[in-house]
Amino acid sequence: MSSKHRSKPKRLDSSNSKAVNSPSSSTTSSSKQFLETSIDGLSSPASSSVRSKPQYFYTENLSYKENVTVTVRFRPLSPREIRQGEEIAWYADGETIVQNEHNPSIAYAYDRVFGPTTTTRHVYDVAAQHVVSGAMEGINGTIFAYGVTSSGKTHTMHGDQRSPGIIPLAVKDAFSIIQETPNREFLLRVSYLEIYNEVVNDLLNPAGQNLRIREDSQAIDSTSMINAFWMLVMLVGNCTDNALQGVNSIGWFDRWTRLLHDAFICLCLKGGGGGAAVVWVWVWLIYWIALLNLDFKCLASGLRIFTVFKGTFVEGIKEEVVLSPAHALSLIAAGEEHRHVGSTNFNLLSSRSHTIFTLTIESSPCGENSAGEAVNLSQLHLIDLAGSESSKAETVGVRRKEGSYINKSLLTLGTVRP
Ligand SMILES: Nc1ncnc2c1ncn2[C@@H]1O[C@H](COP(=O)(O)OP(=O)(O)OP(=O)(O)O)[C@@H](O)[C@H]1O
Repeated sequence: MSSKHRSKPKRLDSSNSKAVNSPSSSTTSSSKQFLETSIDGLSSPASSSVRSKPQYFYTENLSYKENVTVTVRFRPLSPREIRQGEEIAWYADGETIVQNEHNPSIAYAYDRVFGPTTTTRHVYDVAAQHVVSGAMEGINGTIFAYGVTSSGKTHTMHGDQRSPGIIPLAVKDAFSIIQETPNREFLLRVSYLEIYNEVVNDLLNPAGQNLRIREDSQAIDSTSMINAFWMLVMLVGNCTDNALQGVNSIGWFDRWTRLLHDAFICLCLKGGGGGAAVVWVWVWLIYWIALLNLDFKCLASGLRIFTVFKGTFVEGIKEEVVLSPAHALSLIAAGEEHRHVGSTNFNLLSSRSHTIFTLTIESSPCGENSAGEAVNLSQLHLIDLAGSESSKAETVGVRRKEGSYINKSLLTLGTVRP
């Protein structure tokens, strides 16, 4: 459920699988229910055809050292499904195997499989907590719920008062970790958006509709441009100075750039801002690269180093600083009010959009010896995807249009590679 690299699902002969003995040993498990959550559509049991020989699918190197883990959670049958005489197709066989009810020769292995009696708290502790604590230590993390409509994604990610989901549990955990880490100071910011019919809307700001997605280099702001100017002046000064060294042993350009450099430090100190200090470090670094006679090459490399990398980001999204779990949860609740939800044949409250709740975590050491220590910056993305729907479902009008956008985006997600 956390991401950096995707583990390749692998099909194995039963003799190679560590789960070989499972199918026959516990096929009578009473926890036979619908398949709910998977982040990897490639290995979805629902897409498999019946095979004559036993086939096992598993994720290589099953351990939390993996950058991507896939967890499956089954939900219990709803009273309506029981009334309608729905039948169970897949069930959890042990802690890692999903078994086909009608054809015991088909089974899949995942990092972890949870039966229908498992609580969300337990799912969180086993499958999500390590991603949250990693994010608090500076490692980016993503947890998302993927599955067909009505399989229990929103129940797992958001939950309710009685059974809080992974998002509220993660928020509370983040603040607990802050309390247990007195030697660091933290700043937490949250944003919350939805993708509805391929349009990005800010759930924390009703005016933030149809936002644009941007890449890196657009992120340089005006302050950065001013700083870039200073850097450029110094680089040109040094490069030109190097060129003139042969005819002018005095090195007047060197003196000139040193003067500018001193003036810049004065400006930084006067402003007193941490941002200025960071910029100064960069300028100082580039300055010395220039002094090391890298000539004009340093200009290009200097500019490249200077670029502020924000990755992919949503332009104009509102970010709120949060000071307590209650504050963060109230923002989520307010955002939920704006999310697109609708009734379908399968789910009275079906999510019609994908939502991304992002916790941005900045932390730095505090105390006397902390001056000059690096600031950790990481993001935790908690995502509740809309559910895939069969094109044969009897949906019409708006619901049908939404369904086609949902399916299209989920198919695209399946093609994403790191
Ligand atoms: N583990 C569970 N235990 C009990 N009830 C559950 C569980 N998981 C889901 N449900 C119930 O099943 C119904 C459908 O769940 P949910 O709305 O979370 O599905 P979903 O996958 O988010 O659907 P959609 O993709 O249509 O939004 C809800 O009534 C929910 O309360």
